[in-house]
Amino acid sequence: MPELAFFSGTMDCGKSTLALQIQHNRSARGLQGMIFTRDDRAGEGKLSSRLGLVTEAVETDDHFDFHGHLVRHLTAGGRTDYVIADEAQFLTPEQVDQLARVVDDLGIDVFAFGITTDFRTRLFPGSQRLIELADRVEVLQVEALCWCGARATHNARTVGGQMVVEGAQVVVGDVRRPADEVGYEVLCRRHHRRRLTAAAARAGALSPETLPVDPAQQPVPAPRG
Ligand SMILES: Nc1ncnc2c1ncn2[C@@H]1O[C@H](COP(=O)(O)OP(=O)(O)O)[C@@H](O)[C@H]1O
Ligand SMILES: Cc1cn([C@H]2C[C@H](O)[C@@H](COP(=O)(O)O)O2)c(=O)[nH]c1=O
Repeated sequence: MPELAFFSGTMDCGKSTLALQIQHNRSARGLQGMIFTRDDRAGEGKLSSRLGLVTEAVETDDHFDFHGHLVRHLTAGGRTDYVIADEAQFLTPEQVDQLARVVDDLGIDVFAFGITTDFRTRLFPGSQRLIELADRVEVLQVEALCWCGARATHNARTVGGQMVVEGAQVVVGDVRRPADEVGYEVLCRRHHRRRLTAAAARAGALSPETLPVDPAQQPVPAPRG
């Protein structure tokens, strides 16, 4: 049975790498994929992974009709055995519905990859629709880590090195960017809630106001009762 699968997670957890691996394994067996992306860091018409792999892809925008594109391709004698849609958080809900029709009406597997929530911890509309419609939602196995060592579950945006919680939902960017640019950092929920990025935690630890704790100097609690 063809399926609509949504592979989701934080930024930098290996989604694009998995997309490229799926494409590699299927093309090694003679299957033909149609690869879509949108606003990849590597530039227009590219699907790239931080591991250095990159492949050509069809660049899409809000007005792109996935179902129509595939119908035209098949009608013209083309072949497509599976579809990969990277940066799927940027899809409109209507486009996710089109992908569901690609699965149900054209009998083609669709593998979508994207982050679930934005820097404010809110669902992207495309990701929300994928969660609503997908046959399968998979959280990636390779966990990205917060600076504290806990599993990173949320994406933080930084502007000039400071974590922000207001701004446009979509700002293309990357983790490990210079502090003066818009950047992103993955955090556990606890540290996202406290707006404690790695830099803020380091600054707090180095602050002269943060005195080392000497148990001998701590006040003795008053006896109870
Ligand atoms: N130099 C490296 N050596 C080994 N693994 C790396 C290296 N750089 C990145 N990675 C792996 O690649 C992952 C990011 O992959 P990528 O597909 O670009 O992420 P996503 O698409 O989810 O943002 C990292 O979590 C890490 O596991
Ligand atoms: C959290 C968040 C991210 N983005 C952008 C930043 C990147 O361009 C992509 C995510 O790419 P990745 O391959 O998963 O690393 O999304 C955004 O526009 N808004 C956000 O809130």
